[in-house]
Amino acid sequence: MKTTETNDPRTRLAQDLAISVAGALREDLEQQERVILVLSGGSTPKPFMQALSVLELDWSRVDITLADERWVPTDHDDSNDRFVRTNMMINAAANARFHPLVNDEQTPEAGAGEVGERLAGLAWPASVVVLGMGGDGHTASLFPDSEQLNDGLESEAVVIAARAPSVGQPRISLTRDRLMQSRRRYLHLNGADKKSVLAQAMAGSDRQELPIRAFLDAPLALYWAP
Ligand SMILES: O=C(O)[C@H](O)[C@@H](O)[C@H](O)[C@H](O)COP(=O)(O)O
Repeated sequence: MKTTETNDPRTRLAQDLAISVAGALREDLEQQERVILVLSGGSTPKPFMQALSVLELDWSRVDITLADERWVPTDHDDSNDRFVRTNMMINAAANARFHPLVNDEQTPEAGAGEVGERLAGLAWPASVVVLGMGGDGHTASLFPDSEQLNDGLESEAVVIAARAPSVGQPRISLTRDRLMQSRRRYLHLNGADKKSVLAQAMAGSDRQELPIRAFLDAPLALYWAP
């Protein structure tokens, strides 16, 4: 793929990450009928998703899902479902299958059972999981101030419902156990603030304090730009 020439380090990083992820998907598609790509929401992934969406591979055999979701309607501005459909399920990647983390239940607690059963039927382990990180060291919807954090870190369920005072909406998140059922994990983040939070995470071990630590005891490809 000829990446569009750019001097912006974050755009170049996003393009590099897209090339790496596409290579991983192509590699696994040579070995198995279907592959799973797990993406995070937020704002960082947008240029990465758009760069990945134009790359050529057999997208019809790729199952795309989310590391977490806000339990809002899929046309809501904060919906990761909407974010992925707008930025990822386009161009060549429009042929992939997207598996939402929401359903018609009113709460994630009511909906998590169906979501978990539906996702469990995909071809785990995932080929690729792309994680982000918040300034509080959260990843997916595993938040330091969430009463469900321990469940998210310890449970063998596919997903958990999660709520936290620091976030506006109820969430649903893949558990650490499920996110670790992946051949390759990437952490994609930008900026000096997140770099220092990650450095703090690497210097300690308390996962309750900085949940990203739960992903630092196994290979994790770090994609960071200033
Ligand atoms: O739904 C979400 O918000 C994400 O899955 C979340 O875990 C995200 O990766 C971090 O909050 C970083 O978000 P930014 O990329 O917007 O900083």
